[in-house]
Amino acid sequence: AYTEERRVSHVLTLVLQELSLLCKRDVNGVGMLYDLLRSRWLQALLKIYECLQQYLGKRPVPVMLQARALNREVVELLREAPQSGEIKELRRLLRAPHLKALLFAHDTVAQKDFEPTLPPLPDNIPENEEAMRIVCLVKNNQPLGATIKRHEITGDITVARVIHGGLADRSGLLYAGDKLVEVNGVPVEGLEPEQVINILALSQGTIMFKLIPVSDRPVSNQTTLYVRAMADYWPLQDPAIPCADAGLPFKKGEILQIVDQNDAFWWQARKVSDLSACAGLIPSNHLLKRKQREFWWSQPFQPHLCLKSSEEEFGEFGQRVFIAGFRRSMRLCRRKSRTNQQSCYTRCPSSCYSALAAPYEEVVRYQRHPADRNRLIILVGPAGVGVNELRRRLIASNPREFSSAIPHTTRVQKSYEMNGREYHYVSKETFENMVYSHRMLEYGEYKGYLYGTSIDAVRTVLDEGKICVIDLEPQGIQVARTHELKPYIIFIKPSSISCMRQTRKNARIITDYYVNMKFKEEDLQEMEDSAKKMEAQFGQFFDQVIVNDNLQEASAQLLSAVHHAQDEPQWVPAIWICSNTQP
Ligand SMILES: Nc1ncnc2c1ncn2[C@@H]1O[C@H](COP(=O)(O)OP(=O)(O)OP(=O)(O)O)[C@@H](O)[C@H]1O
Repeated sequence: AYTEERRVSHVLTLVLQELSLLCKRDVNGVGMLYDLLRSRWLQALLKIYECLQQYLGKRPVPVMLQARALNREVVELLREAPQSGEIKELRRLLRAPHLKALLFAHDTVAQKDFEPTLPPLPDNIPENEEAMRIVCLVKNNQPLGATIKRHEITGDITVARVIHGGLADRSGLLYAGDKLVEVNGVPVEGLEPEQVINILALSQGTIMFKLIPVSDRPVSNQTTLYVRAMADYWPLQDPAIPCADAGLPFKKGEILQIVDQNDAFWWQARKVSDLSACAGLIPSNHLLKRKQREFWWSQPFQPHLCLKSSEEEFGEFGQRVFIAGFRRSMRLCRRKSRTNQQSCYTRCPSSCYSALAAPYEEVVRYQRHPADRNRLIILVGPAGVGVNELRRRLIASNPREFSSAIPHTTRVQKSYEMNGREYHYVSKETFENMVYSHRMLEYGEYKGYLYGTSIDAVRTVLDEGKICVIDLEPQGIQVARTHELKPYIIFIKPSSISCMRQTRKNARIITDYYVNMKFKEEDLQEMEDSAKKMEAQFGQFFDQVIVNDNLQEASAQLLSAVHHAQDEPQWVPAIWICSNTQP
């Protein structure tokens, strides 16, 4: 009996009463426990639990017959009152296919006629029951969820792996290492794995395995790991995967839950966006890295210019010069150089950069504590897409909440400027010292002067309790991704060229030569191309993508993204949270 006294919420009320007495006595942790037990989500969860408990005791009764009887009565009533709107509506409802399907499903469950009928066990079961196991699985158009292999020495066909959450795994009857003897009555001895797969593929309904269980079943003591994919993976294009259908395709930036790392080459993972799905095979860290390297080296001569060009760009103090820089000035500088020479990533396939990086980055769920500093907001986007316009509007909407970091420059201060307002004006020597001591997020040279955004300038904004919003060349992202700044990176993406032709009619592009120059067709094309390359090369770092089509809408999306970054839990690199050291 589910009495009032035994109800969980009743017990909880009693606990809360006791806790409220302890609260006054300042016992360590009581306040937190009290808040937790009083939280609305817990109360709601308990209500659901209790409702379910009540229903567990009840046995559902089939309702289709009553529904049919009701339908007949309604037909009668309709004959008597053909104009009645309510009766017509009821008749329509009772005939609706979705209601019929619902009632049918209800009755199926009520009559418990969903359990499969298994065939009788064969007579010739060996005497030594321990040695042989008969496993029957009902396969309804779904994959078996296991892969098989042939033992190199003995030639035995064994289960290579059982996919987490798949049919075989849910049955709890098949294990990696089990030796197959028969499948649907066909002996597998001497068969190729492909032939066995064919038998499995052709069988519908029930599959019966006769197998010798593995003697020492591997104990899985693995902890679940979450990673951000830093590369794309398409199992159907991978000839090395043991079973392409069991592969999990993923795109860079997606968060994966790794559930099995037993195999050195093939791990099992799910996407956090779909944790109810069964796991799929993904290349292990080691294997994916190897694949990337092989692919990279297999490219014709031209791709490797990437490494060369970045070397060329090392400046006089041995650090990046052209690959990072103060945005506006650096963009103008690049625009000029682009006409003579393509930039690094236009010459290389997208794999070029990622071949040098780790293919998976371990991540954890992070919720900023309200007392912690705000996360740095970084806007990234192709030149002219509207990064500065959006940033300016955001800051103007609430300058007490949002601010940008004041850049440093070696150029001379103009009469109307104030040190620390437009720029921090420093000597070349001071600037170079800041670069040497890694205090610059990005910097570059324009018309003989150095410009840059320093970590100190960002820190100053954050220390004031504000949200610091900066724009950065994507090459600077890696430098900014630190435990201290915990940046949230928003990619501002152009809309289609046809849309931009409309929306950018009055927009002005920034150039070195003309003030107020209109966007030309090639500017729009360049924006689109550049955005594609940025996504291909740096997409894995983007926490959010905003398409800047309608300016008002994009501004609103930016505002909500910025608040989302500060107030909602996010996936961040594990190293930011688990270690107190940089990065
Ligand atoms: N959604 C939009 N609709 C119409 N005009 C826009 C939109 N977004 C930006 N603009 C206009 O486009 C022009 C370029 O924008 P902005 O200066 O912000 O570009 P940017 O991405 O910062 O590039 P750069 O670094 O080269 O300045 C500006 O005139 C701006 O007002």
